[in-house]
Amino acid sequence: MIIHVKNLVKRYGDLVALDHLSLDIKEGEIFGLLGPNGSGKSTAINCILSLLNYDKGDVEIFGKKMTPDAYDLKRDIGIVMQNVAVFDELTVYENIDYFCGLYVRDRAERKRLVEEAVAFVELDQFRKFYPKKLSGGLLRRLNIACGIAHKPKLIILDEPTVAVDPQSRNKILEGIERLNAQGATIVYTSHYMEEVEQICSRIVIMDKGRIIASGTQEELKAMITLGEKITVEAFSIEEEQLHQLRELTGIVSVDHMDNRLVIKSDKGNNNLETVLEFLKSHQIGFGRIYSEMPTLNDVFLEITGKQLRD
Ligand SMILES: Nc1ncnc2c1ncn2[C@@H]1O[C@H](COP(=O)(O)OP(=O)(O)OP(=O)(O)O)[C@@H](O)[C@H]1O
Repeated sequence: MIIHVKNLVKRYGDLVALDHLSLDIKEGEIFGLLGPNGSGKSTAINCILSLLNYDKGDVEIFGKKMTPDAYDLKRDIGIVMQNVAVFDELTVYENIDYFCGLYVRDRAERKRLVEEAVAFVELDQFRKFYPKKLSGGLLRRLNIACGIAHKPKLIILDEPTVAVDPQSRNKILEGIERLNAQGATIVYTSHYMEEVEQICSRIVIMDKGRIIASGTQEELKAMITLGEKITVEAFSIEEEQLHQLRELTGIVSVDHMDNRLVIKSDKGNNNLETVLEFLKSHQIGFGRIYSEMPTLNDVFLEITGKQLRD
């Protein structure tokens, strides 16, 4: 077990930001902490890392109790925080060198590691740039390089792609997968379900400081009744027909808005066929029709009654 968290409670005055949070993160995982803004992800990370005091609970990292002065553990942890934390007066190279130097004293070894980190985040041509000259995406990549240059065994990234362009975002996600392939255990927090779906091997979904579901994507999606979402471009359909459609076996809900019919069905096998047959037999004209599998947003929606993102 790389991280073991038991019954963590954190209060800010009357607000319970973490409500008996328990987590176990295993070696080699890309572990996703998914939840809407304010659900407690950053608070959880900061408490796990002993950057924030908590009211109750236990945190162990690499099998040892985590404390603010557990420097031996910190050597093997890489942290990439939500807010970019680099020095404006240092260049790209100097920033990475500074952070790497907190853990690696040997100069030759450090030079090798910093060069590797510069290449890893593809900032070679920007090595002499000062942070103020970098775009948002490049700055995020520098932030990541500073957190990982010392080759930690555990890397914790708190929303590393917020306000990043799609190209940089993809590079960041690919980079995280490569770090994992090289042996690092990853903890990744996000409110973007697409990112978590793309890279995480196991996921915990949080809401209001509590874990509401956990498992692999497949396990999470198997927890809900929704099996398939069928969207049909349907220009004219009568209320009575919508009613009949709702009554069909396997259909969970039917909504018609802006000439779009959205039909949610259970996990049966022939739902698309059932819908098509209904449309044809009632001579309802339709354009494009497609079916989608549930997303993690659907999981969140079914459990909490609200969207993951507003
Ligand atoms: N220093 C603080 N003082 C008071 N309340 C706080 C403080 N930091 C966070 N909170 C509150 O605690 C709750 C959890 O916040 P937290 O930042 O951990 O959530 P999050 O899931 O990381 O969201 P985000 O993605 O917006 O950072 C929120 O209701 C937030 O307003």
